[in-house]
Amino acid sequence: MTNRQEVLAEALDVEQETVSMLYGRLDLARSRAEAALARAHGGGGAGGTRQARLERDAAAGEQARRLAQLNAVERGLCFGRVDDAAGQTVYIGRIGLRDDEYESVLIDWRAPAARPFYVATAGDPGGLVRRRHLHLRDRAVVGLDDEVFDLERMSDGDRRTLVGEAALLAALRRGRTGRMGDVVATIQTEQDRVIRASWQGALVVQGGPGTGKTVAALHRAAYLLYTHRDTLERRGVLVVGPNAMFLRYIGQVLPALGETQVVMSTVGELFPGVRATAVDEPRTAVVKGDPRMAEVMAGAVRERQRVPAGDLEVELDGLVLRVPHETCARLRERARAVRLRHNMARKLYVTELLKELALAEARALEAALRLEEVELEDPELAEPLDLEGDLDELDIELASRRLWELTEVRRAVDGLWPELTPHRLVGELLAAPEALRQVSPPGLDWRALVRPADAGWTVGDVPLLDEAAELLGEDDSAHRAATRRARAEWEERELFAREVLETTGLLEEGIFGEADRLAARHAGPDDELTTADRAAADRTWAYGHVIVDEAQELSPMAWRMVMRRVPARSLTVVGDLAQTGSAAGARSWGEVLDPHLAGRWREERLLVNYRTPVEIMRVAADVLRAVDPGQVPPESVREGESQPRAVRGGVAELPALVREELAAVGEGKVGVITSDARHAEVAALFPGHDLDAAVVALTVTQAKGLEFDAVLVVDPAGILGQSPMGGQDLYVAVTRATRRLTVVHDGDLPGVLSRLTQKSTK
Ligand SMILES: Nc1ncnc2c1ncn2[C@@H]1O[C@H](COP(=O)(O)OP(=O)(O)OP(=O)(O)O)[C@@H](O)[C@H]1O
Repeated sequence: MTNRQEVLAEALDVEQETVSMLYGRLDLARSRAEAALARAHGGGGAGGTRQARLERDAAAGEQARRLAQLNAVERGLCFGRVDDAAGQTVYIGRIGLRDDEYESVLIDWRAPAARPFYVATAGDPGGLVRRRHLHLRDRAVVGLDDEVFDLERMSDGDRRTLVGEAALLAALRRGRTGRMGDVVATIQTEQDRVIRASWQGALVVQGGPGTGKTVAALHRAAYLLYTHRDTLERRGVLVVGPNAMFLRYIGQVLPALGETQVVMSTVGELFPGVRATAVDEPRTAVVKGDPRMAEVMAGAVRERQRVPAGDLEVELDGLVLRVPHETCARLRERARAVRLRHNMARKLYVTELLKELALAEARALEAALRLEEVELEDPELAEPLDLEGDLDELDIELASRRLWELTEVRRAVDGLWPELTPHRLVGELLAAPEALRQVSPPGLDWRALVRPADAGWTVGDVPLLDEAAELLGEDDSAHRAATRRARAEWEERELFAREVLETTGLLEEGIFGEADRLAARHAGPDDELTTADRAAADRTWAYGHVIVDEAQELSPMAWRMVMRRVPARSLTVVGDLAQTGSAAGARSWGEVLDPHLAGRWREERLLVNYRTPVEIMRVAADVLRAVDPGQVPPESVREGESQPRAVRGGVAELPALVREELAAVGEGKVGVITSDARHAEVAALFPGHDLDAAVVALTVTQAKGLEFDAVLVVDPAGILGQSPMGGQDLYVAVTRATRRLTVVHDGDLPGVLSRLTQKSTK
């Protein structure tokens, strides 16, 4: 053994001892949580009231969460150690652990005490003399990396055991798995600032491709849930991402960090009950995302509150009830003046209109009787009639109720002030060019919105549905009444169950939980739901914190929808203005955020690219310069293993090229990123839909936020020309590779890619 190997072996032995002790603590914590869970489920001794049952459920939930957390941290439990100048050593891990004396033996990475591990630099070591990264395989310590900040102050023994290679670079060299991993072991100082920033107000994280915006945002979610557990467990955290593939890609990270209170959603899914994935043509997307669409929607609602051209006439069995035009206009003004939402104000409108119809009925009857009187010449009826004047309040109410049951009356009311769902309002509006023209402010290209009545929902429609729901209001009185009824029934069942148990004598025998369980068998499903489940199903849920990733893609209308979900305006907004692919997306953060935050947001910038090697980034920088000369590309930390290349060829050449890449990346993943026009053809060659497939064919929109060991960009000219944001799309496409990039083109190579060396397959 060389001297160096001996030193390393000795250091590994020392760390192994500590790590084995930590796993021992983890096993103990697990068995304790299991036992506590079993006790909570057993329910013994807690009594049978609803309150007691709820308390036991809460305790069981807490223990189940704890157990899930303990299971999630098995891999890489401890990954760091810091030694300070005072001779203190602290171990950092995915979770905090204590010994029997309640002394801390492992510090949770989110705790303040772990901070020095992330922020110490050679220039500002913050009292540390050494930072050590531990590499574990299963429960064995297989490697160490040391960074020494102050050699002078290290003990001789410690100095002898110094080992090292930058942990970060080792982490970055790992092949990609198709899922994002957590980076708790190698969080960089600038990322740490983002992760631990105060949760109040809005934080914008702007950074180029591969700068770790997504990982920083997800670790921030975990950090906030840890630091503000009470509030965030109740209110939850919402993570908005660009597409389902991306959410699957990052979905692994949070459970691995030990967090389960998070709702993940695309913009197309934020309105409960709708799952839109189709995107509009750029021209349509721009108009749908325009903030003036809020006026359009408000106008569309007003347009459905109508006054008849002349008098309102409702014919009932030959009798015509007539409400004068002016009265109808007055009723509409009165209903609008209460400033309730449309469906709520409708109640008032209907009540008033029914009164008028009741009076109209009396008038019509009277007129009809007069006619008969003249015909019959009945002396009894010589007295002048005043049916309208004779009606008292009760008569009017009874008449109103009777009238409301009649189809003719309902139809008339619906024509003037219909009960509307968001789906109906938006669907009917977009299929009605005349209505659109009427309610659009001057200059808005409303023609771009027109589409057939049976068209499916697009992502751009979802913020309109949300806006509509906001204006229409949901009449939830029936739901609330049902909840009240369900609760009363539950209490009754519980009472019954207890009586049964009492009469059988079981209660005295101490089976307290039985009454609850008997009753609970029929309890409402709501009782079982987690915060995340309840939040996802409720459009009006107010989240404790919202994280928006790839936030540059959101239109102003989409921002309105997101902001409604976070009234406290506690937000993390993560994105890159140079990667905006949606024509309706952001050109500047101020433009999209100021309408909601009035300047109350801070910006952090991430400048180092951890994904793309230098050679590939040079090509990307050329593209960026052409797209937006004002933007500076991030700096890569790694040299690549091969030069990026351009290959002249078409779809027919792809199978061979992909085989070549697969051979080069071994266990790694290959992404084939195509223009929209070529996607179907290419996807037919590589049918793997999932990120677990070795090869996956994607459009640029689908590839947003993802990364692959090797990337083939197919049809660069097509990508450039496919939308007004084609340059940005090409920038996104060429920055997805962690190791190898090949551009495949059948026409001329676009000028922005001229740096790539030419090579012909033919
Ligand atoms: N501190 C770190 N330690 C290890 N790996 C890191 C670190 N920071 C980032 N990475 C890795 O770099 C890659 C890029 O990170 P991420 O996807 O978060 O970047 P991004 O800024 O969101 O990129 P894009 O804008 O292109 O979507 C990921 O593989 C991530 O795991």
